[in-house]
Amino acid sequence: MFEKRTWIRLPRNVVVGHGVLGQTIEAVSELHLTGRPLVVSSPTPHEVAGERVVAQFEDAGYDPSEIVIEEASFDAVQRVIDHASEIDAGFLLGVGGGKAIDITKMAADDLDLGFVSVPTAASHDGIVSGRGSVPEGDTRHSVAAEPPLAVIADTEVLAEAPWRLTTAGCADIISNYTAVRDWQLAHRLKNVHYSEYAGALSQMTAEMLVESADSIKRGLEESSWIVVKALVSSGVAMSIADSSRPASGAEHLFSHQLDRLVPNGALHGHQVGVGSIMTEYLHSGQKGKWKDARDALAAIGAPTTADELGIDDETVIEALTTAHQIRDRYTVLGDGMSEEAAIEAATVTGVI
Ligand SMILES: NC(=O)c1ccc[n+]([C@@H]2O[C@H](COP(=O)([O-])OP(=O)(O)OC[C@H]3O[C@@H](n4cnc5c(N)ncnc54)[C@H](O)[C@@H]3O)[C@@H](O)[C@H]2O)c1
Ligand SMILES: O=P(O)(O)OC[C@@H](O)CO
Ligand SMILES: [Zn+2]
Repeated sequence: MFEKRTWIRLPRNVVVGHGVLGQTIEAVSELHLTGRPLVVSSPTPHEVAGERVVAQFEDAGYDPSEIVIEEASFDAVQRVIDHASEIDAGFLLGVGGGKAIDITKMAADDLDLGFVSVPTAASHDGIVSGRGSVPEGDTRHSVAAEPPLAVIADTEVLAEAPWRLTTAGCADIISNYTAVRDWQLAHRLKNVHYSEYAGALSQMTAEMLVESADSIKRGLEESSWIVVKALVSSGVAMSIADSSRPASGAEHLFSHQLDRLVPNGALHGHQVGVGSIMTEYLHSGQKGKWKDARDALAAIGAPTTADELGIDDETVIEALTTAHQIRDRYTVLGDGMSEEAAIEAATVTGVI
């Protein structure tokens, strides 16, 4: 008997464009969501877009509530769940960067409520994915979460956000190259399930972004359009895989370890970008494609060195040598790098 089955959960409406934040009510009505909306954001996104979303619901006769979270943690998820239960929320909207959106999708999953993703920065590819990423102690969890029913990505809002957030989103996409290489390696060595469709989509997304590098420029709203499309596409790859594997390999383990060592250090996308220069070197050697990764990052103005990340050399080496411990995910790091090998990789690639 044929046993294979798959269940791919994707958004129904992806609304991207100039001023689409003003169409929140239409986008939500289309989904037949009922009851009280709960708008979840973090401090700056609350000011940039959250207040406007709440005002639209008030004007349309809904009875919205809002909660502002400060960090991506299981405590924050619980706070949102408690608040949603208290007000008897009918559906949730996550307004912000990767952290606010992750918290909202995890709370929505627990509450079994619909969720709408409203990114205020093109900084990460969790806009669409059905995954949530949360640190806890020495580990980093990638948990199944509620994928959004709709995405409302206003390119005017995204273009007005600090430029470094957009370059971080680009770097999160460029890191897909090494993520897929790690996934293929894990498939070959550990028989980890590999999806050709998800792998190909993830790689193609990175290729298209790199080919568009000339059009990704500060002050150009079209840049946000190009980057957000790539972020959506990368999230779809994760949904097809039902895992963050297509977009998260050793370069992400390195970044997650940096988050532990230097809380509030550099942006997620910038860290994974620098990580991918080094893990590409580990995959393909000195004459390999690590220079392509570095040049692609440099072309869009993302950091390529520890210095540009604002992280000292010793911390980079500590993160590299301990990254394999943070999650049970086989990558090119294997069972860990020696300090000498880590120094060699970081030095040859010019990261330190
Ligand atoms: N679930 C997934 O599939 C997935 C994918 C990628 C990243 N992530 C997670 O997302 C997080 C990284 O996302 P991030 O870099 O957006 O972090 P973040 O949510 O902390 O946002 C970064 C900063 O940008 C600010 N910001 C957001 N919009 C702004 C705007 N319009 N104007 C001014 N400031 C604005 C935020 O206030 C914050 O200070 C990490 O926790 C990462 O693990 C998850
Ligand atoms: O599962 P993680 O490693 O958090 O990865 C998710 C996301 O950051 C991929 O770009
Ligand atoms: Zn990422």
